[in-house]
Amino acid sequence: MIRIGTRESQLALWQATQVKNLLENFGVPASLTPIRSDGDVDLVTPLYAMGVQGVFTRALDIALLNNQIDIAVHSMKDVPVQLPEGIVEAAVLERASYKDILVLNENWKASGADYSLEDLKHLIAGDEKSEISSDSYRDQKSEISNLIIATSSVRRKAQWLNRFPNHTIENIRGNVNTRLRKLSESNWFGAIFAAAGLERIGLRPANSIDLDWMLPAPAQGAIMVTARKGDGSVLRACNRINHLQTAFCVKTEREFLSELMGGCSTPISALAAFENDQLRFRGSVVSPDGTEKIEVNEWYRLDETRTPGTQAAQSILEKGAKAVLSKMNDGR
Ligand SMILES: NCc1[nH]cc(CCC(=O)O)c1CC(=O)O
Repeated sequence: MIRIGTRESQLALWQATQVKNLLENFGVPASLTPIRSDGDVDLVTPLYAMGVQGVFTRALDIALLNNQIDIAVHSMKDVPVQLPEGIVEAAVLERASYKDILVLNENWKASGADYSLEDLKHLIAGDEKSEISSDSYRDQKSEISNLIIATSSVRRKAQWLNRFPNHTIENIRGNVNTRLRKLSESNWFGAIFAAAGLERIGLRPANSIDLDWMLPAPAQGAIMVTARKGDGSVLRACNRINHLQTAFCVKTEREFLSELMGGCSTPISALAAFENDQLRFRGSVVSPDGTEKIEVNEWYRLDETRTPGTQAAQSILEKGAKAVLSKMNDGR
């Protein structure tokens, strides 16, 4: 019997149940052990201000090392690249949507709006159907060009402000259920979520927009299973539910992140995906205020390199990311 450690949120329990079902499909019985994390207790402090990496993962790491559980299930983007001594990656499940989405506030009312809500939605989605030109929108002084958007992710904030410099970003914390409630009680236009987090538990509102122009956090939309190093039978069981392509893509994204030495407080985005027989890698480094953005978009042949994340990091540094990153580090 494999004891699965999980956080207590609805999303975490869904993800852990997914792992349980997959293991049981291979004839491996498993049970769930919910464990509370620091990141779930303090719902006010933005994550980047908690000062430590792994606020969501530490409690499960401790339970694993204390032999209270045999594996832990995490949203992979919350897991620090460097795993604690004695803990190893046991499996990565097939990736769901990697996208960020804007959930609109049903109660938001424009006063003196110059544009229809439909046009505004097209503008935010970045699709061609928008009647609004980005330049004229930026020059507007109306409420509608000064929308309030909620997120406490520095990556999302930086990319949003890069595209919509007139907007205001508000902090929002809590698990997805809490954040949806805070949104409906606010005067914000919308709040940014990971599509995967809402879709998995059936909570994605119809009133939401895919942000195809926004690059995700490394490993967004992927579920990671960790186990104790050397725990052979557990590692063998987990290996059966590992999705090789996803595991390689998220490894590449995390390699890019660690080459750039980004912690949770740096606006570094990455997305690797197999396209035909090559690996396409997109990545960005954006200054926290959104004024500077450096991007890469490259294709790698895996018979030529096994470390595309490292190569992409080198090329983004050469393109000017070095200056943006060092400015950020000076500011802290
Ligand atoms: N940082 C919180 C977090 N960690 C994982 C997810 C969603 C699932 C995923 O991205 O894999 C979320 C919620 C969000 O970012 O909106």
